[in-house]
Amino acid sequence: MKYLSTRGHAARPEFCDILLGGLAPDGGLYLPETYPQVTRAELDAWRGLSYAELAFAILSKFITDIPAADLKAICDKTYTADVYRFARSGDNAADITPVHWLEPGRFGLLELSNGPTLAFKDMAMQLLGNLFEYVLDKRGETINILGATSGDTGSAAEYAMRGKHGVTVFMLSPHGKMSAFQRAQMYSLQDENIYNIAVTGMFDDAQDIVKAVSNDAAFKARYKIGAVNSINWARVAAQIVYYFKGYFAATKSNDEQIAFCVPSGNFGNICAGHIARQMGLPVARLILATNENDVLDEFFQTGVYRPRKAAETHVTSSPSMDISKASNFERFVFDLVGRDPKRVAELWKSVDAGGAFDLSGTPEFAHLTNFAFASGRSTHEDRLSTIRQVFETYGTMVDTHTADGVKVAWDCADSVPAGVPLLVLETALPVKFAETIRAALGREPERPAELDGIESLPQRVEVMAPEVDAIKRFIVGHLGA
Ligand SMILES: Cc1ncc(COP(=O)(O)O)c(C=O)c1O
Ligand SMILES: N[C@@H](CCOP(=O)(O)O)C(=O)O
Repeated sequence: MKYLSTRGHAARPEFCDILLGGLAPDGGLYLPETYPQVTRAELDAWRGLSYAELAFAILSKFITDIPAADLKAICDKTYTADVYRFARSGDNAADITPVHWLEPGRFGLLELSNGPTLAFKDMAMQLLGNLFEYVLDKRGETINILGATSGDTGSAAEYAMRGKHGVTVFMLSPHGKMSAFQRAQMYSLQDENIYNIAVTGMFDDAQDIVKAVSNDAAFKARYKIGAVNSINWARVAAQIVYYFKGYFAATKSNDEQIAFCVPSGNFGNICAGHIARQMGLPVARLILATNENDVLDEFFQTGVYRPRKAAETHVTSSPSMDISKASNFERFVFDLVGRDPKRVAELWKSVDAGGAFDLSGTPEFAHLTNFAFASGRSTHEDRLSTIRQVFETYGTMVDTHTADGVKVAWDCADSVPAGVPLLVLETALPVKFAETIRAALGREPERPAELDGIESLPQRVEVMAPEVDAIKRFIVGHLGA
């Protein structure tokens, strides 16, 4: 399988090169030259596979430069019930992403947050850790990961990469904007290959720095800079798997359809759902949910994509979705405009200059109906009342991001054909956002015993201004330290 850049760079690398490379040299994002199509016979054969088997079946369509036996071993090592061990009692951890039905057969949660850091990022990041180790060992190389987090990618990456030889992680987070639990998960790590940098800005400032460093080809090559954010195709590829798994869990036959509602920020998670649908998964509706940072909802409602400045970005009680410039949206727009890299480059010229674009009234925007999207937004008050309503009605506690998903799923229920099951992707567990759970329910969320007292551990973090050169100097100064 060869990959292309959404902005048209001439090279056609294979998977292992883009795994280590992250962004394309022209600032675009990598996508497969064509989406592999899943036949009905394959869907039939895949129903009933374990998560690791399904991951291997799907990923081998995208990863053709790792021998099959090795890729299978990596999938088997990654997707185990020991790693994804925090399923709700009564749900089967061996399923890795069990469905927790709120209304049996009709409306449920796809549990994606049972991994070591209690957020859906673990689903892809654990695989990335193992892929990096495998490819670097084979090539005798090392990598310095520069990442940005609004709260969950950071801890998932650090837990996946800690202690891995040949890998150093520099993770930028927005100073003072994450929950106490999220800060503790990252900043309490004392591993020598992990550096946490809290930047005095928002997530978008941190992500801009990651892209600026990555776009400096000389610096990137000299210091072997790699990416773990969903700008890295491997993250999106790994996330495709659970859409198939969710479909098989929620339906009885491959003649049925399904709908998903996805709490969204950087558009990485729902982008994987879009690609699963392009591959042939029978998805009737993909519902995108935002919080008050509603740039994406605005696009799906109006055709205008207008990333907000930091001053216009709200700090909310679903902080991991406090994103106003959604990286992966470029991947979707590439498909929307008929995979025309010139058109994408032109649109992102305006975005990268701090502007916006407006597709309303264009044939491209009219084409949106073919992609089965719906969208909505949720606010702090909605989150509190949804957390309460889900707890009182179903006895299930959901986190603030999943609550945004449930609220928008309810709002958009009419867009789902009758009889089609609707799954909300559970993107984090409530304990990560205990402050808001207490405000909604007046009680503490459940906490896995192994994470007791994590907030009281000593923390190690550097606070810095969001300046590209300063971050580069920090990286250079700490390499081989
Ligand atoms: C808990 C949680 N929910 C939802 C999201 C949004 O996912 P995406 O950025 O892939 O749209 C994130 C972060 O990305 C997250 O950490
Ligand atoms: N919500 C994310 C932001 C980064 O998103 P990514 O999927 O591109 O890594 C976070 O929690 O850090």
